[in-house]
This record gives sequence, structure tokens and C-alpha cells, in this order.
Amino acid sequence: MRVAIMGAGAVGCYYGAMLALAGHRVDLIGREALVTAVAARGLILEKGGRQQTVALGAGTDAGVAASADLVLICVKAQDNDHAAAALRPHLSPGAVVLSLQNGLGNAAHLAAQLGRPVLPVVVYVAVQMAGAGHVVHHGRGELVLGDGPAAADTAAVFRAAGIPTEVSDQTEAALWTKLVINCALNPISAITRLPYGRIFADPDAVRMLRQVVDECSRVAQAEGVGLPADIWDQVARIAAAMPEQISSTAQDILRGRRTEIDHLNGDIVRRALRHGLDVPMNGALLAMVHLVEPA
Ligand SMILES: NC(=O)C1=CN([C@@H]2O[C@H](COP(=O)(O)OP(=O)(O)OC[C@H]3O[C@@H](n4cnc5c(N)ncnc54)[C@H](OP(=O)(O)O)[C@@H]3O)[C@@H](O)[C@H]2O)C=CC1
Ligand SMILES: CC(C)(CO)C(=O)C(=O)O
Repeated sequence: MRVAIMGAGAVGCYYGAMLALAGHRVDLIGREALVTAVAARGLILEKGGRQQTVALGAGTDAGVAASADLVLICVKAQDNDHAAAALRPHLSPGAVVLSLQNGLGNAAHLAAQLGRPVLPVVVYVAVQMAGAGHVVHHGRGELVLGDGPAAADTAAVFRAAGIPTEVSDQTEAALWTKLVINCALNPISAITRLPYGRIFADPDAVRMLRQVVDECSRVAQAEGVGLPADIWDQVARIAAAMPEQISSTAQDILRGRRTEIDHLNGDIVRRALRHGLDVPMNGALLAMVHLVEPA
């Protein structure tokens, strides 16, 4: 199968590497520094204490998507419009397009921009770029694919590549659950630049994160979304499964990039406002992430 990955960052490089190792022809669409590094020595995948070089294609031109059967969109949510504009002229009619992103509404937004279906995918992985063309896996890796015509076959391709994948007709609820996890973990890691293991060792930080989750749960309830009863345990389990990971939002801050926070805690704050709910901890974290972002 030919696979194109729009957004060759941590998530795109990790799943691209896994698919390439399973024998698929993978092309990364990314920035110049990544393309130069991959052309010089392939993509480095560091996982389970082992480092290997993966052979795959990399370029800055989205035209490579024209021959892809499967297209993974792995840019941050704020880059969706540019990514869609670059891909739109090239996608072949039969290609399956997936959004591997945090936050609500990305797949629908991309589908409207691309004029074709885009399946949402909930991503449970901890990955980070250690440098151009060098991706490090810190834990997990499961995907939950939204149901749709090609979902079962696509999930089978992922599973055969060693990526635990299930198909669900409840992805909206699953994306909400992931959003709450992100609202708890991402901003505090971005503001402090600390990994989850260190954050969860601090009882005051844990109390604060419980408040974030309680606020998000009230907003979800107001929206008619049923979160799992053990939502706090899920947050704690994710943190425990990847103690060395800093959030993708923290990774943006460390690279001097603007972050996805408006699509995470920012989304909760906007929804709370519409329901007349007060979410002070989400609001405070949102403001603090904006303050540590580049101007
Ligand atoms: N990292 C993680 O562990 C996890 C991340 N996620 C989610 O997955 C999604 C991707 O995250 P992540 O991989 O961390 O993000 P990254 O920022 O590491 O990767 C995105 C990459 O896409 C590049 N990019 C953006 N727009 C374009 C474009 N038009 N053409 C080519 N390249 C482009 C970015 O470059 P530049 O930065 O220069 O703009 C960046 O290199 C996010 O929604 C995130 O929340 C979900 C689970 C875990
Ligand atoms: C799973 C988690 C919390 C991993 O860091 C993530 O989704 C992110 O960083 O955006």
C-alpha cells in the first residue's frame, strides 16, 4: 500500500515508520530540515531502548499524495487549513483520509475543506522528535478509528503493522475522553516543561488536575456527552504509562512554536461560556500557555 503522511512531526514520523517497517511505501510530507535529514540517513526510530533507521520517502511537496491509497493528516489543529489546501488538488478519488489529531471536530473540518470524507482517529501514543528525522517513542500507540466504509480494512492494515487499532462508532465520545486527558496533561507540562512522572509526584499538582477534569466533565455533561465514570483514573493511567513524556504542547513551546491550546482547554472554555459554566482552572491554564507561547 502507498501511504502519504501530511505533517512529518512526532505522530506522523512514528506511524509512518511503523507502516514502512511493515513493508508499505511511505512518503512523509514535512518541513525542509526533516526532508534533508531523512534524505541523508533515513528516519531514526527510537523505541523500547532500540534505535533503528527506517527507509521511507520525504519531501515538502504535497503532490506525492496523488499516488497514495492512505493519507494520514498529522499536523496540529491550527495547521489544518494550510494542510488541506496543500493536499486538496492531489488526493486520488479512492484514497482513504484519516485525521490523527487531538481535539474535537478536526475530521469534520478537514472533510469540509477537502470536499470528501475524513475519518477521525483517536491517538493514544507518547512520541517526541529528538531532532530532525529522529522520533522517540515513550509509550503506548493504540488508535481508535471512526467507523466508515474503509475503516475495517484500514484498521487491519494498522494491526498488521503492529499498531493496536480498533474501529468504533463512538469516536465522538472517545475524542471527548481524549480531550479531557489533554486538558489535564498538556498545559501543565507545557508551562512547567516537566514530564508526567514528575508532575504526578506532586500532590498539589494532582489536586489541580483533578479540578481541571471535574470542570471538563461538567462541560461534557452540559453538551450531552457521557464521559467514562473512571475518567480521572484514565488520566492517571496515561500519565503512569508514559512518565518520561512531555506533552505535545510542551514540545511546541520548547521548539518556539505556537501551540494547539485553543483547540484543547480553549475549546472547553468556549463551550463552558455557551452553557454559562465557570471553568476557572481551564481558563487559568489557557492563559498561562498563551503567556509562554512565542508572540
Ligand atoms: N506528540 C504526541 O505524543 C501526541 C500528539 N497527538 C496529536 O497529534 C497531532 C500531531 O502532533 P505532533 O506530531 O506531536 O505534532 P508535531 O508538531 O510534532 O508535528 C506536526 C508537523 O507537521 C508540520 N506541518 C504543519 N503544517 C504543515 C504543512 N502544511 N506541510 C508540511 N508540514 C507541516 C509541522 O511543522 P512546523 O512545526 O514547522 O509547523 C510539524 O513538523 C496533534 O493534534 C497532537 O495533539 C496525539 C497523541 C500524542
Ligand atoms: C497522550 C498525550 C497526553 C501524550 O503526551 C497527548 O496526546 C499529547 O501530548 O498531546
